[in-house]
Amino acid sequence: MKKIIKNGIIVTAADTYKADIMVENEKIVLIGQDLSDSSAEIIDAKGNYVFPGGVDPHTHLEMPFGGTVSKDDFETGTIAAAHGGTTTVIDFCLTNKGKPLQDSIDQWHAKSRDKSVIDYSFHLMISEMNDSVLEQLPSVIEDEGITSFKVFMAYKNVFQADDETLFRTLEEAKRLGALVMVHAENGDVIDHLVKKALEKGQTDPIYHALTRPPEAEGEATGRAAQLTGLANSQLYVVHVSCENAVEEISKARKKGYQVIGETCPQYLVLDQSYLEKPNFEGAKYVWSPPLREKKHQDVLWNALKTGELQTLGSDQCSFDFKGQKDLGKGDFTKIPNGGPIIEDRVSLLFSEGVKKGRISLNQFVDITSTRIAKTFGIFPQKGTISVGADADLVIFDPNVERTISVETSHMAADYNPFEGIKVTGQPVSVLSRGEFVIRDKEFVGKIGSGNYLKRARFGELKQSQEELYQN
Ligand SMILES: NC(=O)NCCC(=O)O
Ligand SMILES: [Zn+2]
Ligand SMILES: [Zn+2]
Repeated sequence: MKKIIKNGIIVTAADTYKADIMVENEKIVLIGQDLSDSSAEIIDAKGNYVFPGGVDPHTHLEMPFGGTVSKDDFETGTIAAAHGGTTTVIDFCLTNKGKPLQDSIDQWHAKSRDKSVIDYSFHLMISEMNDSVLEQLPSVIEDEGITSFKVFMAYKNVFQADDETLFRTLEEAKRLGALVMVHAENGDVIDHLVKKALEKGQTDPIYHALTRPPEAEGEATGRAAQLTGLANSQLYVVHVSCENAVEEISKARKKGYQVIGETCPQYLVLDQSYLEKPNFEGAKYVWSPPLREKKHQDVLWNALKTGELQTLGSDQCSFDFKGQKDLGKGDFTKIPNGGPIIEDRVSLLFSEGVKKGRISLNQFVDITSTRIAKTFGIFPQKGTISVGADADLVIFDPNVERTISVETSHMAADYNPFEGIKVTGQPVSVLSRGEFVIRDKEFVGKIGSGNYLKRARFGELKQSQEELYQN
């Protein structure tokens, strides 16, 4: 059924203006003043902003990790995402050395197909580069529309790839039109520091952070950026947590290397001291890279403001405290890394960023939606409010005040890392391709209604690529 969203203030990455939006057959069909149509359902957005649906470029839903599986799957995870104003997620599909890539992709389709309530896509992990992988990559891009490859530079003996694999992946990505993503930490050095800590009996959660220093992230980020320059390729650095990594990204961009940087809410809002919470509660705050000393937060905020960092991912990878995080009692290396964030990503950036004057309203839309859609080949279908785009819309109350709590969150884990943090602003209603998923803060969507998105090659959407590199 046709819908008209009336009286809202439309905010895109470029503009802020008052207009009505008409939606029909999943798409935005008209934007204008005083729209009317007797056959349309009228939705009053007075007093609210209307944003393009958020795009979360970094999720790990139902992902095996550290002997367990992340708690939120494509059903609970995407319902929570929708509550938080996100209407598209791009999840990381893990692969196994020596096994066909298609097997992993099929496994990820099986996990998501009947569960996701919003549209979704996959990145593909590359753990080795050989003739067999080279043969398989063209069909990954052409048939599956997966145009981003992830290489881990950390997690030694688990996910970590060597520099040859990274470099060859960059070369192939250049040839095929894909974007290479890196988890940039020096896994070898970290492994050595971890062994030394354990030998000394340093087993508490705080040692997770102390054995993964900012230098290890800065070094890996710089190495990946230099290799990108050498291959004349394109790089996206996930979950940037510290000044050391920001400096390397800025340096590379100044040289003209195509390097894009993402940060996450936890690095903007939380700090290393959380890992020292008593009764093993520090385990709730174990991420890799780890939370940093507070001084790094200003650097990250400033980098978002200046465009040195371009996007915000959630790195959603949730585990219960009881039964999952506590696998690491007595040995911090056994704490599964990650946390429940998908629901609070957009609100935290609005509240801590826009409301506190650190970034503009339009930058907020760019960082949580538009720039991500452009980077990953789904713009302008996703990431903006324009005629012809998918009607993925968030009606957002900018003034409501609330306190984040596990009691009111929709993620599956038994805690919320932002518990007790006060935020201003919340999505009221959310539409995915013209249908309500969230209406008046209640989930009204349909399980399995999300579509799988095949994405364009990197740079195929030329105009958006040019914009991408303007700081
Ligand atoms: N980041 C994290 O701690 N967990 C998720 C896996 C990853 O992104 O490295
Ligand atoms: Zn990572
Ligand atoms: Zn991640």
